[in-house]
Amino acid sequence: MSVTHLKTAPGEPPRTAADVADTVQVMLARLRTGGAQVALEYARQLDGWYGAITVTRAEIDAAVARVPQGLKDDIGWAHDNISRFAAAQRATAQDMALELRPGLWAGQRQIPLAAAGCYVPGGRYSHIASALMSIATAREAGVPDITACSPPNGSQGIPDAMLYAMDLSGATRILTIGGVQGIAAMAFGLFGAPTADILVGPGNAYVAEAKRQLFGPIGIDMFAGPTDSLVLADDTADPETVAADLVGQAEHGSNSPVWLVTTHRPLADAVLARVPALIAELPEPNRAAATAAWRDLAEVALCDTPEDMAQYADAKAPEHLHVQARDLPWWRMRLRAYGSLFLGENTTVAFGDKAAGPNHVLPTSGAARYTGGLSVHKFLKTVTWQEVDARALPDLARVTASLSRAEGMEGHARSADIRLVTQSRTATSTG
Ligand SMILES: NC(=O)c1ccc[n+]([C@@H]2O[C@H](COP(=O)([O-])OP(=O)(O)OC[C@H]3O[C@@H](n4cnc5c(N)ncnc54)[C@H](O)[C@@H]3O)[C@@H](O)[C@H]2O)c1
Ligand SMILES: [Zn+2]
Repeated sequence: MSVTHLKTAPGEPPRTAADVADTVQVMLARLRTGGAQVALEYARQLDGWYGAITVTRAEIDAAVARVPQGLKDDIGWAHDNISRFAAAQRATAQDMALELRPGLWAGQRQIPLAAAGCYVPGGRYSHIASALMSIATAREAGVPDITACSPPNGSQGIPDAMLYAMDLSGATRILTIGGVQGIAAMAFGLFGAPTADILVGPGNAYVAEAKRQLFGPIGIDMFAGPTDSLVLADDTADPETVAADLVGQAEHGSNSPVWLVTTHRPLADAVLARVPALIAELPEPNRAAATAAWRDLAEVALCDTPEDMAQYADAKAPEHLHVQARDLPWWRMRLRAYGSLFLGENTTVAFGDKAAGPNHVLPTSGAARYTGGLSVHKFLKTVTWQEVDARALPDLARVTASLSRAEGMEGHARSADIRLVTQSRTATSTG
């Protein structure tokens, strides 16, 4: 692979700071023993929230009534895409059964988890779309009990539009609580929530670390770090559009890398020249975030061929991968490591972030090498079953006993043998 870096990243790749892990460990230990009392303490201390944690039906209805109809319609439009995409995914997850040998049946079932906990981030921005992505997907998977939690926005609590999105998506209950204490409320079953079987949704480093530490007894969607995006562009790409896309995703935070990979030097030069001006036009605090992200983490790489670009992208395994180049079908089949793929100049990562349909909760920091993003499958257990009758029993018992004895597992061998004895006794007594 031939690559020339026109801009390198002087900053460290983002990773969880040791002090975040320590803070979370102490908080979870206190929350595990102290329960709701400790959660309330943290809500006051960290978010200045003295109100009730559980949002009542009357409060939800009042909030819904305050949301402008136009915004409701738009949230509904996005919700419709996201839930229809999830429903189509659900239809691909099938039960199946087959007769492996005469008298040996085996199958799989898709069983929805009983209780999901959806974290909806709300600190710096009000992530309405995240509510749709997590809750509506759990709903389409068939999860019967869905808790949604989000931090309060000052003394106002969860913003009205967010409550509307949570309610529309099918949350069973909504809790005004964020951060580690929000995750703990769902994990430990506080404030009327059941103990969650899975914790999903993006969040800051504290939220991600809390999920990571709780993983094991409880499932999680993935360990999600800061968002990242890579644009692949050839000479057909428009520098202004590419620059706007890179700046748009750098806005997420000072630790959010953006990368441009191209075969076309003039495009790279034009984008490098244009990005600082576009960042300067952003309002604060978005401008500061994008400035740092661009300065410390952004890379611009020049490749010889599309295949070199594809190899570069596969090695990065970006969360968002956007192709602005000719021959989109080639790229769609060639690229192998990404959370979600955006094909062509007409789409943009922002469409996927908010409204297009595929989930925006995606693997970051290279995790796309081994996993995709949030989907109905994360809320389903693919479990298996087997059943054997007299025709399959002799062979199955013989082979099992043989393998067991070869492994030194005599107890296993005997539980196979006893079935042959029982079978011949049954055959004798009935025959
Ligand atoms: N990848 C995606 O799909 C996606 C989508 C939306 C948002 N996000 C990410 O979600 C994150 C949102 O972060 P946020 O902070 O704005 O909101 P957040 O809701 O994740 O976190 C806010 C909470 O953090 C806790 N907190 C803050 N400082 C703390 C400290 N010092 N000690 C302990 N707890 C503390 C507070 O309790 C607060 O409630 C961003 O990183 C963003 O990139 C990702
Ligand atoms: Zn984004």
